[in-house]
Parts: sequence; C-alpha cells; structure tokens
Amino acid sequence: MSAGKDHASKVNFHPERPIVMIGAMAVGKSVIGAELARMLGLEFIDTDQRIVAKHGPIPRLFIARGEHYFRQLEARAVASVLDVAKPKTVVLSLGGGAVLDSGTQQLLAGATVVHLRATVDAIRERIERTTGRPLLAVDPVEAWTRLATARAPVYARLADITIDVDNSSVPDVVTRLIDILAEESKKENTAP
Ligand SMILES: Nc1ncnc2c1ncn2[C@@H]1O[C@H](COP(=O)(O)OP(=O)(O)O)[C@@H](O)[C@H]1O
Ligand SMILES: O=C(O)C1=C[C@@H](OP(=O)(O)O)[C@@H](O)[C@H](O)C1
Ligand SMILES: [Mg+2]
Repeated sequence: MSAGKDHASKVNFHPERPIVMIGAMAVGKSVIGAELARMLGLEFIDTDQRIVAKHGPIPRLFIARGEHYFRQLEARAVASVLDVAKPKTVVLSLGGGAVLDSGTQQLLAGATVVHLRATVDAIRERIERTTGRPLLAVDPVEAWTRLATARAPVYARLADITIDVDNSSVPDVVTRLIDILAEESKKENTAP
C-alpha cells in the first residue's frame, strides 16, 4: 500500500465533492493538486495540462489566438469536469486566472475550493526562472504582484479552505490539507 493511501485511510477521509485548487500563478496548484490526488487515491485533472494536450503550449496559444480564446478553452475545460449531472470526486487544479470567469465561479459552488496562498518573496525565484506563463513574460515579479493583488479578493470569496504555503514543502502542504479536509468533513457529517 502506498504511503498516500495509508495516510488517507488513517484520517478516514473520502471526499464527496470535487476538490478544486485555486490561487495565483506558481503557488503550487498543479504539483500540490497532483500529490493530494495521489495521496487520496483520486483522479487528478489540471485544466492547463488538458488545454496544452489538445491545443499546444499556452504561450503559443496566447500569441496565435489571444488571451480571450484561451479563457474560453479554460472555462470549457472546467465545465467539462464540474458542469455535469454528478461531478466525479477528482482533484482539479485550475490556472490562476480561471476563477475570473463567472460560469466557473458558479460551478465552484458545488466543489470544495482550496486557495493556496503565497507571498511574492516566497515564490520570487520560481517566477523569475520559469517560462511558459505568458502573463509573466515581462517583469515577472511586478506582473505577478499586480495580478495576485487584483485577484486576491476573488480567491478569498470562492475559497472554502485557505492554506499559506510559504516555507512549506509539497508533502507538508498536502498533509496539512488532508487534515483540514478530514476535519471539515467530520464537522459536516456531525452537524445537526
Ligand atoms: N511548496 C513548494 N515547495 C517547493 N517548490 C514548489 C512548491 N510548490 C510548488 N513548487 C514548484 O514551483 C513551481 C510552480 O508550481 P506549480 O504547481 O506549477 O504552480 P501553479 O500550478 O500554481 O502555477 C514548480 O516548479 C513546482 O515544483
Ligand atoms: O494566472 C493566469 O492568468 C494564468 C495562469 C497559468 O496557470 P498557473 O496558475 O498554473 O501557472 C496559465 O493558466 C496561464 O499562463 C494564465
Ligand atoms: Mg498550474
């Protein structure tokens, strides 16, 4: 048995709704979402990965078709998972800007939404060295700060759970998150 299943069975946590990871660019939605899914024995879906698999790299899409087109693909990718009669209990990681779509915002009401939150200092190195995010192509630290600040109220409004990820390893964040999810689900199940 994997360590993941072991931990999950110890906390006896079986989610009833999809778990959706939101937050600013590079905070860890993709890697933490994937690890959370592995630990819980659930399917993992990343909307950006789905778009790239079907349409090619995001920077090229932004240049060839524009950001608006990308946002339509993104909203459709979210809807294909959440806008169905009985959404599967998957872990779904979104891109940082996906939550700006009003249809996506409505669909998130049927999910457990996890907001991963980081300060710019904690992720400065990541956004300076990585490529592949067209919105961070020029002056990444300034661009990240501007977008993260503008979107922060949306993340806060949509989140059921907010986790500060600064100075925490991926396994640490996942362990904390599973404990919180299990605790929340216990509260829901024992509520009068
Ligand atoms: N808690 C963490 N500790 C160290 N590195 C991390 C952590 N979270 C994410 N990373 C790294 O930061 C980069 C961005 O992570 P990613 O999951 O792609 O972020 P997002 O999907 O939020 O944009 C990746 O290289 C990833 O391995
Ligand atoms: O915040 C954004 O607008 C974006 C975030 C990216 O995903 P990550 O948040 O996973 O980096 C990706 O969807 C695209 O480059 C646009
Ligand atoms: Mg990602």
